[in-house]
Amino acid sequence: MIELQGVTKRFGSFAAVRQVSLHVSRGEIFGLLGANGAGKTTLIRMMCGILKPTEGTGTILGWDMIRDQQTIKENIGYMSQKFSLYPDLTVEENLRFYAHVYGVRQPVAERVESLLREFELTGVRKTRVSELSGGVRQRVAFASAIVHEPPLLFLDEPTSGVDPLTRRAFWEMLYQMADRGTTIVVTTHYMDEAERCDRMAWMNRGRIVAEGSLAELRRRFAPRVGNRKATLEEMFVYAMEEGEDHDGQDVG
Ligand SMILES: Nc1ncnc2c1ncn2[C@@H]1O[C@H](COP(=O)(O)OP(=O)(O)OP(=O)(O)O)[C@@H](O)[C@H]1O
Repeated sequence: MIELQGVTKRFGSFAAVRQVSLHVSRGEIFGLLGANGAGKTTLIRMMCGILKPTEGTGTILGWDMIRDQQTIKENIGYMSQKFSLYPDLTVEENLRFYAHVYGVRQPVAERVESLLREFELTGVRKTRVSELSGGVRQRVAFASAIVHEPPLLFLDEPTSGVDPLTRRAFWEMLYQMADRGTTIVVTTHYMDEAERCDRMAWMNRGRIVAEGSLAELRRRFAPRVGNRKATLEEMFVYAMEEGEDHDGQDVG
Protein backbone atom coordinates (compact mmCIF):
# COMPACT_ATOMS: atom_id res chain seq x y z
CA MET A 1 0.00 0.00 0.00
CA ILE A 2 2.82 2.38 0.95
CA GLU A 3 6.49 1.97 0.10
CA LEU A 4 8.90 4.83 0.71
CA GLN A 5 12.66 4.86 0.20
CA GLY A 6 14.84 7.67 1.46
CA VAL A 7 12.16 10.34 1.22
CA THR A 8 13.33 13.84 2.11
CA LYS A 9 11.50 17.16 1.98
CA ARG A 10 13.35 20.44 2.19
CA PHE A 11 11.84 23.90 2.52
CA GLY A 12 14.76 26.07 1.41
CA SER A 13 17.74 24.79 3.35
CA PHE A 14 15.59 23.28 6.13
CA ALA A 15 14.87 19.55 5.94
CA ALA A 16 11.43 18.93 7.49
CA VAL A 17 11.54 15.21 6.57
CA ARG A 18 14.84 13.38 6.28
CA GLN A 19 15.55 10.04 4.61
CA VAL A 20 12.30 8.32 5.55
CA SER A 21 11.80 4.72 4.42
CA LEU A 22 8.53 3.08 5.27
CA HIS A 23 6.35 0.10 4.43
CA VAL A 24 2.67 -0.11 5.32
CA SER A 25 0.55 -3.13 4.36
CA ARG A 26 -3.11 -3.45 3.45
CA GLY A 27 -5.51 -3.29 6.40
CA GLU A 28 -2.88 -1.98 8.78
CA ILE A 29 -3.45 0.90 11.20
CA PHE A 30 -0.11 2.69 11.23
CA GLY A 31 0.61 5.44 13.76
CA LEU A 32 2.97 8.38 13.35
CA LEU A 33 4.20 9.90 16.60
CA GLY A 34 6.51 12.80 17.15
CA ALA A 35 6.90 16.09 18.91
CA ASN A 36 5.43 19.22 17.34
CA GLY A 37 7.39 20.06 14.24
CA ALA A 38 8.82 16.53 13.85
CA GLY A 39 7.66 16.38 10.24
CA LYS A 40 4.56 14.18 10.50
CA THR A 41 2.24 16.48 8.55
CA THR A 42 4.87 17.10 5.89
CA LEU A 43 5.36 13.35 5.48
CA ILE A 44 1.61 12.76 5.24
CA ARG A 45 1.21 15.53 2.69
CA MET A 46 3.85 13.88 0.51
CA MET A 47 2.09 10.50 0.78
CA CYS A 48 -1.22 12.17 -0.15
CA GLY A 49 0.21 13.58 -3.38
CA ILE A 50 0.03 17.19 -2.17
CA LEU A 51 3.77 17.83 -1.74
CA LYS A 52 6.60 16.53 -3.91
CA PRO A 53 9.57 14.97 -2.14
CA THR A 54 12.88 16.75 -2.69
CA GLU A 55 14.67 13.40 -2.70
CA GLY A 56 13.74 9.75 -2.52
CA THR A 57 11.18 7.54 -4.18
CA GLY A 58 7.99 5.82 -3.23
CA THR A 59 4.71 4.31 -4.29
CA ILE A 60 1.28 4.85 -2.80
CA LEU A 61 -1.32 2.22 -3.77
CA GLY A 62 1.16 1.24 -6.48
CA TRP A 63 1.34 4.76 -7.97
CA ASP A 64 4.53 6.74 -8.15
CA MET A 65 4.72 9.46 -5.53
CA ILE A 66 6.30 11.94 -7.91
CA ARG A 67 4.72 11.16 -11.30
CA ASP A 68 1.22 10.18 -10.21
CA GLN A 69 0.36 12.81 -7.60
CA GLN A 70 -3.04 13.61 -9.11
CA THR A 71 -4.13 9.97 -9.26
CA ILE A 72 -2.97 9.42 -5.69
CA LYS A 73 -4.91 12.48 -4.50
CA GLU A 74 -8.09 11.19 -6.12
CA ASN A 75 -7.80 7.72 -4.65
CA ILE A 76 -6.88 8.30 -1.04
CA GLY A 77 -8.78 9.90 1.83
CA TYR A 78 -7.17 12.70 3.83
CA MET A 79 -8.46 14.35 6.95
CA SER A 80 -6.12 17.23 7.72
CA GLN A 81 -5.66 18.96 11.07
CA LYS A 82 -7.87 21.78 9.95
CA PHE A 83 -10.77 19.82 8.52
CA SER A 84 -11.78 21.63 5.41
CA LEU A 85 -15.53 21.72 5.87
CA TYR A 86 -17.66 24.61 4.68
CA PRO A 87 -19.02 26.21 7.86
CA ASP A 88 -21.93 27.92 6.11
CA LEU A 89 -23.12 24.77 4.40
CA THR A 90 -25.21 22.13 6.15
CA VAL A 91 -23.93 18.68 6.99
CA GLU A 92 -25.75 17.20 4.01
CA GLU A 93 -24.48 19.91 1.65
CA ASN A 94 -20.89 19.34 2.76
CA LEU A 95 -21.16 15.61 2.13
CA ARG A 96 -22.77 16.18 -1.25
CA PHE A 97 -20.03 18.65 -2.14
CA TYR A 98 -17.26 16.18 -1.32
CA ALA A 99 -19.08 13.38 -3.13
CA HIS A 100 -18.95 15.51 -6.29
CA VAL A 101 -15.33 16.56 -5.74
CA TYR A 102 -14.27 12.92 -5.47
CA GLY A 103 -16.48 11.82 -8.36
CA VAL A 104 -18.40 9.22 -6.33
CA ARG A 105 -19.70 6.59 -8.76
CA GLN A 106 -22.76 5.45 -6.87
CA PRO A 107 -25.68 7.97 -7.02
CA VAL A 108 -24.61 10.83 -4.75
CA ALA A 109 -27.91 11.01 -2.85
CA GLU A 110 -27.65 7.32 -2.00
CA ARG A 111 -24.07 7.58 -0.77
CA VAL A 112 -24.87 10.67 1.31
CA GLU A 113 -27.84 8.90 2.94
CA SER A 114 -25.73 5.92 3.80
CA LEU A 115 -23.03 8.13 5.38
CA LEU A 116 -25.60 10.13 7.35
CA ARG A 117 -26.92 6.86 8.78
CA GLU A 118 -23.52 5.27 9.39
CA PHE A 119 -22.21 8.31 11.24
CA GLU A 120 -25.45 9.03 13.08
CA LEU A 121 -25.82 12.40 11.43
CA THR A 122 -29.39 12.18 10.21
CA GLY A 123 -30.60 14.40 13.09
CA VAL A 124 -28.23 17.21 12.08
CA ARG A 125 -28.38 16.83 8.31
CA LYS A 126 -29.89 20.31 7.87
CA THR A 127 -27.66 21.98 10.49
CA ARG A 128 -24.89 24.27 9.39
CA VAL A 129 -21.45 22.94 10.24
CA SER A 130 -20.59 26.17 12.11
CA GLU A 131 -23.33 25.34 14.63
CA LEU A 132 -22.11 21.83 15.44
CA SER A 133 -20.11 20.73 18.48
CA GLY A 134 -16.49 19.68 17.94
CA GLY A 135 -17.24 15.96 18.20
CA VAL A 136 -20.04 16.04 15.63
CA ARG A 137 -18.00 18.23 13.32
CA GLN A 138 -15.22 15.67 13.49
CA ARG A 139 -17.68 12.95 12.43
CA VAL A 140 -18.76 15.07 9.46
CA ALA A 141 -15.13 15.67 8.50
CA PHE A 142 -14.39 11.98 8.72
CA ALA A 143 -17.47 11.07 6.67
CA SER A 144 -16.36 13.64 4.04
CA ALA A 145 -12.87 12.15 3.91
CA ILE A 146 -14.23 8.67 3.12
CA VAL A 147 -17.14 9.65 0.89
CA HIS A 148 -15.44 7.92 -2.08
CA GLU A 149 -14.59 4.78 -0.02
CA PRO A 150 -10.82 5.12 -0.36
CA PRO A 151 -8.71 2.02 0.28
CA LEU A 152 -6.11 4.20 2.02
CA LEU A 153 -6.84 6.86 4.57
CA PHE A 154 -4.56 9.50 6.12
CA LEU A 155 -5.70 11.10 9.36
CA ASP A 156 -3.69 13.97 10.82
CA GLU A 157 -4.52 14.31 14.51
CA PRO A 158 -8.14 13.36 13.88
CA THR A 159 -9.16 13.40 17.53
CA SER A 160 -7.44 16.49 18.91
CA GLY A 161 -9.87 18.34 21.13
CA VAL A 162 -12.41 15.52 21.11
CA ASP A 163 -13.75 13.98 24.34
CA PRO A 164 -12.68 10.47 25.42
CA LEU A 165 -16.00 8.79 24.63
CA THR A 166 -16.10 10.23 21.14
CA ARG A 167 -12.47 9.24 20.67
CA ARG A 168 -13.24 5.67 21.66
CA ALA A 169 -16.18 5.49 19.27
CA PHE A 170 -13.97 6.94 16.55
CA TRP A 171 -11.38 4.21 17.07
CA GLU A 172 -14.04 1.52 16.96
CA MET A 173 -14.94 2.86 13.55
CA LEU A 174 -11.30 2.75 12.44
CA TYR A 175 -11.02 -0.88 13.55
CA GLN A 176 -14.10 -1.81 11.55
CA MET A 177 -12.69 -0.11 8.47
CA ALA A 178 -9.32 -1.79 8.88
CA ASP A 179 -11.07 -5.15 9.28
CA ARG A 180 -12.73 -4.53 5.92
CA GLY A 181 -9.29 -3.91 4.38
CA THR A 182 -8.86 -0.14 4.59
CA THR A 183 -5.31 0.93 5.35
CA ILE A 184 -5.04 3.79 7.82
CA VAL A 185 -2.15 6.11 8.64
CA VAL A 186 -2.84 8.27 11.66
CA THR A 187 -0.86 10.88 13.58
CA THR A 188 -1.60 11.41 17.21
CA HIS A 189 -0.22 12.92 20.39
CA TYR A 190 -2.30 10.56 22.54
CA MET A 191 -0.38 7.54 23.78
CA ASP A 192 -3.53 5.45 24.28
CA GLU A 193 -4.32 5.95 20.61
CA ALA A 194 -0.79 5.05 19.55
CA GLU A 195 -1.17 1.81 21.52
CA ARG A 196 -4.19 0.96 19.41
CA CYS A 197 -2.14 1.01 16.18
CA ASP A 198 -0.83 -2.24 14.69
CA ARG A 199 2.53 -0.59 14.13
CA MET A 200 3.92 2.87 14.62
CA ALA A 201 6.88 5.06 13.72
CA TRP A 202 8.39 7.62 16.04
CA MET A 203 9.65 10.78 14.36
CA ASN A 204 12.16 13.27 15.64
CA ARG A 205 13.44 16.25 13.67
CA GLY A 206 12.32 14.82 10.36
CA ARG A 207 13.66 11.31 10.87
CA ILE A 208 12.05 8.05 11.83
CA VAL A 209 13.99 7.03 14.92
CA ALA A 210 12.11 3.83 15.71
CA GLU A 211 9.42 1.71 14.12
CA GLY A 212 7.47 -1.41 14.98
CA SER A 213 4.56 -2.85 16.93
CA LEU A 214 4.17 -1.87 20.56
CA ALA A 215 5.59 -5.27 21.58
CA GLU A 216 8.62 -4.83 19.32
CA LEU A 217 9.26 -1.32 20.56
CA ARG A 218 8.89 -2.50 24.15
CA ARG A 219 11.46 -5.29 23.61
CA ARG A 220 13.85 -2.74 22.25
CA PHE A 221 13.29 0.24 24.52
CA ALA A 222 12.09 -1.11 27.88
CA PRO A 223 15.58 -2.36 28.81
CA ARG A 224 17.07 1.00 27.91
CA VAL A 225 14.52 2.82 30.03
CA GLY A 226 15.39 0.35 32.78
CA ASN A 227 11.84 -0.79 33.37
CA ARG A 228 10.41 -3.97 31.89
CA LYS A 229 6.93 -2.49 32.20
CA ALA A 230 7.85 0.92 30.82
CA THR A 231 4.89 2.78 29.40
CA LEU A 232 4.80 3.81 25.77
CA GLU A 233 5.17 7.41 26.88
CA GLU A 234 8.32 6.65 28.88
CA MET A 235 9.89 4.81 25.97
CA PHE A 236 8.87 7.47 23.48
CA VAL A 237 10.30 10.29 25.61
CA TYR A 238 13.49 8.27 26.08
CA ALA A 239 13.90 7.79 22.32
CA MET A 240 13.25 11.49 21.67
CA GLU A 241 15.82 12.57 24.26
CA GLU A 242 18.38 10.08 23.00
CA GLY A 243 17.75 11.44 19.51
CA GLU A 244 18.49 14.96 20.77
CA ASP A 245 21.83 13.77 22.19
CA HIS A 246 22.80 12.38 18.83
CA ASP A 247 21.38 15.21 16.78
CA GLY A 248 18.67 13.18 15.12
CA GLN A 249 20.74 10.07 14.38
CA ASP A 250 18.89 6.76 14.43
CA VAL A 251 18.83 5.53 17.99
CA GLY A 252 18.39 1.90 16.93
N1 LIG B 1 5.60 25.05 3.72
C1 LIG B 1 6.56 25.12 4.66
N2 LIG B 1 7.59 25.97 4.53
C2 LIG B 1 8.58 26.02 5.45
N3 LIG B 1 8.65 25.24 6.54
C3 LIG B 1 7.66 24.36 6.72
C4 LIG B 1 6.57 24.24 5.79
N4 LIG B 1 5.73 23.27 6.23
C5 LIG B 1 6.28 22.80 7.38
N5 LIG B 1 7.43 23.45 7.67
C6 LIG B 1 8.30 23.20 8.83
O1 LIG B 1 8.64 21.83 8.83
C7 LIG B 1 8.69 21.33 10.16
C8 LIG B 1 7.80 20.12 10.27
O2 LIG B 1 6.44 20.55 10.25
P1 LIG B 1 5.23 19.52 10.30
O3 LIG B 1 3.98 20.33 10.26
O4 LIG B 1 5.42 18.49 9.26
O5 LIG B 1 5.42 18.86 11.74
P2 LIG B 1 4.42 17.97 12.58
O6 LIG B 1 5.22 16.84 13.09
O7 LIG B 1 3.23 17.65 11.79
O8 LIG B 1 4.04 18.93 13.79
P3 LIG B 1 2.66 19.03 14.64
O9 LIG B 1 2.67 17.90 15.59
O10 LIG B 1 2.83 20.35 15.30
O11 LIG B 1 1.55 18.99 13.66
C9 LIG B 1 8.32 22.48 11.08
O12 LIG B 1 9.51 23.06 11.58
C10 LIG B 1 7.59 23.45 10.14
O13 LIG B 1 7.75 24.77 10.58
